[in-house]
Amino acid sequence: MTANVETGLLGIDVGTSGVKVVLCDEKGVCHAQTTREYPFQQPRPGYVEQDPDVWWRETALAIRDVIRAAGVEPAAIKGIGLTGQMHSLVLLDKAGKVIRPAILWSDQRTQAQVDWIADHVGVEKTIQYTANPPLTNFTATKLLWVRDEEPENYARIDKVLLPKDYIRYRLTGAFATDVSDASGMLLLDVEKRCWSKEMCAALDVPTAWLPEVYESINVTGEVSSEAAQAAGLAAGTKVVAGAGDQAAGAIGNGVVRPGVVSSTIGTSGVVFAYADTIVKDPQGRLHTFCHAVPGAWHVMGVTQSAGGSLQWFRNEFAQLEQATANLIQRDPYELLALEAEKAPAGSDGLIYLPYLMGERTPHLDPLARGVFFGMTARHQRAHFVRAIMEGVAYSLQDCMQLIRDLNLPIDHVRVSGGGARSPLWRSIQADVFAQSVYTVQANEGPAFGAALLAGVGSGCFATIQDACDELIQTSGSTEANAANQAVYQQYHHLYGDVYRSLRSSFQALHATVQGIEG
Ligand SMILES: Nc1ncnc2c1ncn2[C@@H]1O[C@H](COP(=O)(O)OP(=O)(O)O)[C@@H](O)[C@H]1O
Ligand SMILES: O=C(CO)[C@@H](O)[C@H](O)COP(=O)(O)O
Repeated sequence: MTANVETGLLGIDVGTSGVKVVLCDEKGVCHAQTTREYPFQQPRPGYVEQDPDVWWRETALAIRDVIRAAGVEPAAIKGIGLTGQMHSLVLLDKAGKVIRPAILWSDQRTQAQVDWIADHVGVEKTIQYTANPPLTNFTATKLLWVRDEEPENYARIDKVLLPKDYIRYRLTGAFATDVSDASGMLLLDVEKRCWSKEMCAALDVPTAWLPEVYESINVTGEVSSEAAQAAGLAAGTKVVAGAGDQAAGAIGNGVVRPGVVSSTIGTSGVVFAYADTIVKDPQGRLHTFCHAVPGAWHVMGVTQSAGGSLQWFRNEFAQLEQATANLIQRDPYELLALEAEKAPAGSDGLIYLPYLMGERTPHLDPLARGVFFGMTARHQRAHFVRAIMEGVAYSLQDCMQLIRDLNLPIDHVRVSGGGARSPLWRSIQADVFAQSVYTVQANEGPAFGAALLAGVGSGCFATIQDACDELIQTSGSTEANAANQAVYQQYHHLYGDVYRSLRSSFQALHATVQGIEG
C-alpha cells in the first residue's frame, strides 16, 4: 500500500449494519477502506436499538485499520468528514454518558407520540415549522417516547445527538450537527436552517439539549488527545460537520444539480433529488431536508426495507450459501441475484410488498407489513428473489412519481448502494423507472461523500460542486428494455392495488398481535 499520501481525507459512515471508513486523497483516490459490522437489537416487535459505545469502539478500530492499510502518516490527514444513519436518537447525561441504547430510525414504537404531535401541534403547523409531518422515524417522536415511557431517563437528559454526532463528540468533545442530518429530527426550521424555536417550544424540548447546527462543510472541532490515542489519529485534526447518510451519499454520487437524481438501495431505499429552493409535498410523503450543499435543499422518498428485504431473505432462506460463502468465495447476494435471473420479468405473477418495517413513501404507514402475493406451486426460490427486487423497484418508482409531481425534473438517474452491485437489480430499476440508470466510478457511497465534505472544509476544493465536477464520473449505464417495461407497468399497478386492499387488514393484524403479545 502507498505511503506517500500528502493530503489524506477521512470519511466515516456510522451505518446501520456497520461503520465504514475510507481514506482518500485530494484527487479522490481511495487508498484504504474498511467496514466493521455491528448488530442491532430488537427487544420487542417494532423496536430497533443499538449501543452508541459500540459505534465508537468499532469506529476507532476502523480508523486505525485504514491508517495502517494506507500506510499514511496520521498528520497527513487534513480533514475528517462524518456521516451516518439518520434520525436515530442518542441521549447523554450531564457527564456525557449514554443514558439508554439508541432508538434507531427503523424503530416503529412511536405511533402514540406521532398522534400526540398531530393532536397538540397539528400536522399542518408541524409542516409549517419543520417542512415535514410527524413520522415514527423522526427523532423528536423517539424523544417524546422516552418522555412518556421512561421518565427517569428523560429527567437525566443533558444532550440529544444523532449517531454521527455522537462519534464527533467522542472525537472532539464538541456538541455539533449539520443542517442535512438535523433536518430529520423534526426540530429544525428547514427553510431557515436553524433550530425551530416554535417546534421546540411546542414539544417542550429545551434548545440547550440540542447541538450547534453548522453547514456541512464547516469545521466543528479538532480531534482531542484522548481520541487521537484511541483511534491512531493526530491530535488537532479538523472535523467538519458532515451530513446525514443520504445527503453525503448524494455528494458521493454527484447529485448536486437540478435534474440529477439518485436511487440508492442500502438497508433502506432512497430516491434523492436536488432542489434549488425549498419544495414540499403537501401530504409529507417525501421528506424535505436541507442538502449538504450550502443554500440548497433536497426531497427524498424512502422505502423502509429495500436491501433489508433481500438481507432478510438471505438470512432466512439462503443459509447454505451463507455457510459456504468463504469456502466457495462467492457472495450469497451475488448467488441469489444470479438465481433470480432464471425467473422472467414479473416473476410469473408473484408480487412482493417490501413493507417488513412498515413503509414511509408513499404510504406513511408504520403498520404495513411485507407480502408475497400470487404464490402458486410453480414458484421457485428464484421467483421469490426476483419478486423482492421488483417490489423494491416499484416502491422506488412510487418515490420517483411523487418527485415528478412536485415538478422536479428527473433527467439522469444514478444508482448506488449495495443493491446497485447487482446487474439484475440495475436492469429492473431501469425497466421499472422506464429510463436509463447510471453508476458512478467512486462507489464508496456516503463515506466518500463525507471525505469530499472534509476536502471542501479543509480547503482542497473551493466548493462541493467543484469537488464533484473534478472527481465524479459515471462508469456505466443500463438501458431500459421496452418489453420488460410494459410487463412492469401492469404489475406495478396491481402492486398498488394489493396495498390498498390490505391497508385495513394490516391495522387489524397489528391489533391482534398487540393483543396476543401484549
Ligand atoms: N451483490 C449484490 N447483489 C444484490 N444485492 C446486494 C449485493 N450486495 C449487497 N446487496 C444489497 O445491498 C444491501 C446492503 O447495502 P449497503 O449499501 O452496503 O448497506 P447499508 O444500508 O448498511 O449502508 C444488502 O442488504 C443487500 O440487499
Ligand atoms: O432513514 C433513513 C433516511 O431517512 C436511512 O437512510 C437511514 O439514514 C439509514 O439507512 P441505511 O443507509 O442503513 O440504508
